[in-house]
Parts: sequence; structure tokens; C-alpha cells
Amino acid sequence: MDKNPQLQAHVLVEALPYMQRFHGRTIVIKYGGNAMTEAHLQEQFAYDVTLMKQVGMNPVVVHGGGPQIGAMLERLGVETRFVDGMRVTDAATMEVVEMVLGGRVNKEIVQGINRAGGRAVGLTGKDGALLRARPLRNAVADLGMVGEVAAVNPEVIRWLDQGDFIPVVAPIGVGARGESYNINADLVAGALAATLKAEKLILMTNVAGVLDKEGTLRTRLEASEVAQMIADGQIYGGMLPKIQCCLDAVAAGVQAAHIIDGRVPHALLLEIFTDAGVGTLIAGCR
Ligand SMILES: Nc1ncnc2c1ncn2[C@@H]1O[C@H](COP(=O)(O)OP(=O)(O)O)[C@@H](O)[C@H]1O
Ligand SMILES: CC(=O)N[C@@H](CCC(=O)OP(=O)(O)O)C(=O)O
Repeated sequence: MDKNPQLQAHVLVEALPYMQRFHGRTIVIKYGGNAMTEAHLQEQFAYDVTLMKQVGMNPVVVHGGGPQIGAMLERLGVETRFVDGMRVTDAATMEVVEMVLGGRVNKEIVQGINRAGGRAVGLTGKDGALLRARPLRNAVADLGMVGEVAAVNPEVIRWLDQGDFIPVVAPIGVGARGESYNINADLVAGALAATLKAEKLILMTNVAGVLDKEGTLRTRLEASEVAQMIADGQIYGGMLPKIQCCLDAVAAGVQAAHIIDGRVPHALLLEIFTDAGVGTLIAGCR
């Protein structure tokens, strides 16, 4: 890309109000498995998060890894299926989920941020008892070891923030008897954003945002519109937990929740440092 010093200076000045507004604020970013499939996007994500930390924000990364779990289950010959956007998780599947999310995916993100000059620390919900979980009930199916967040103990995140580290959280929860739960990463991000009283919750996925039945991007959605869109079948599958956690987060006091397209280069910087925004803003009832 051609370097234009005047343009570079202009971009920095334009970013100044955003740096001031978000200084010292927590921004929870859910990095979806579908948004991390290309190396150049992974690298850009790592730089974006590192830059946020460098200018004084507290980014907290929660990652998914659905496609990566799926690929490993396939290699191992374990069949898998989803109900309402949740992977039905038996004991064998849980073992693979924990290995893939807590192992390879988590460490790749940590390593990427460290390579970009940040200081990332990888955790699962077991570390520091961060995520207490209980079984997630579904009206039509037994989801096995799928969990929902029962309680968040944010102490370890606060320590990391204060130490200038960037927490990178894999969505594994711990039950009352120490058993592991597979929690949808969107739900973990929403619960963390609510507990940490985050300024923003940003969910990065592989669609432009929430689309209506004509396939048009909804740049803003009111809480009151969502129930009708679900009833009409306009919002389904993997978008259901995203919408739910955005609604829960704004109801709990998070200022703004965004569903953005992780395939757009530097989508995070565009969302945070420009007025343009990329994707759907979920607004609360207030
Ligand atoms: N109204 C909608 N707008 C956009 N995507 C939707 C909508 N309803 C359902 N979806 C589905 O939700 C998917 C995103 O969820 P998911 O695949 O779980 O993403 P991620 O892996 O990033 O968490 C989209 O690819 C699309 O198939
Ligand atoms: C219960 C449940 O479905 N858990 C998810 C956890 C990973 C995740 O949420 O990954 P994405 O964000 O990439 O979809 C799963 O097993 O795929």
C-alpha cells in the first residue's frame, strides 16, 4: 500500500477522540472460529487487539473454534450435530472440545498477539475459577455437557488487565464437581462483558451482521424487534446465541453490542476508531 504521510497523520488525529473515550475501558471481543480461518485476518486481528491495548483500552478476547472442533472430530471419526446453534456434547466430544479450544486455538491466538508485540495470556474458564457453569437445558434435546455460565469470577481478568496483559479466554466452564462444560463462546463473551461492565461487546463472525429476510444488513436493531425476527425465522442457528447475549449484555449495562464481519480487514479498528461502524449495533430498551 502507498504511504501518504499526510493521510497517516489525518487518520491518527481522527482516531484521537475514540482513544480518549475508550481509555481505561474494557472491550470484550468474541473472535469466532469462522473469522479466524485465514492467516492474514488472524495477523490483522492480533495487531488490532495489540493496538487497542497500547492506546490504553482493556481488550478481553473470548474465542470460539467451532470449525476447528468440527475438523478434529471428523479426523477422529466422531459424528457431531447442532441443536439451536449448540453442539450436542457427549463425553468423547467434550474431550476433543477441551483439547482444541484450550490447546491449539487458544495458543495460536496468544502467539499471534505476542508476535504483534502484545502480552497475551491464555485461559480457560477453569483458570482462576473464571467461569462456573451449569448444564444448559433445551426443550427438545439433551445437549449433554453443553453449559451456560452460572457465575463469573472476574478477579483473574482484572489482575491481567492491571499487569498490562491481554486475556484470551477459551469458552470452557467448570461445574460444581470440577467437570468441564462446553459453552458457546458468544454466551461467555456476553457474560464477561456484563460482569466486567464493559463499554462494548463486539462479536466477530463471518457474515456482514444481522440480515433481514431480503438479505439486507440491519445496521441497528432494537431489542423490541428481535423477538419478532426470531418468530419469523429471520434469525436462526448460530445467530440465536449471538443476539441473546447482545440483548443480555445491553440489559446488564454494557453500552453497545455489535455483531461485525470478521472477514473485513481490520474490522475491529474500523468499529472502534471510526464513525462508519461495520455490522449490526444491538441497542437496549433504554
Ligand atoms: N438474520 C441472520 N443474519 C445473518 N446470519 C444469520 C441470521 N440468522 C442466522 N444466521 C446464521 O448465523 C451464522 C453465524 O453464526 P455462527 O456460524 O455460529 O458464527 P460463529 O462461528 O462466528 O460464532 C451465519 O453464518 C448464518 O448462517
Ligand atoms: C456449545 C457449543 O456449541 N460450543 C461451541 C464452542 C465453540 C464456539 O462457540 O465456536 P464459534 O464461536 O466458532 O462458533 C462448539 O462446540 O462449537
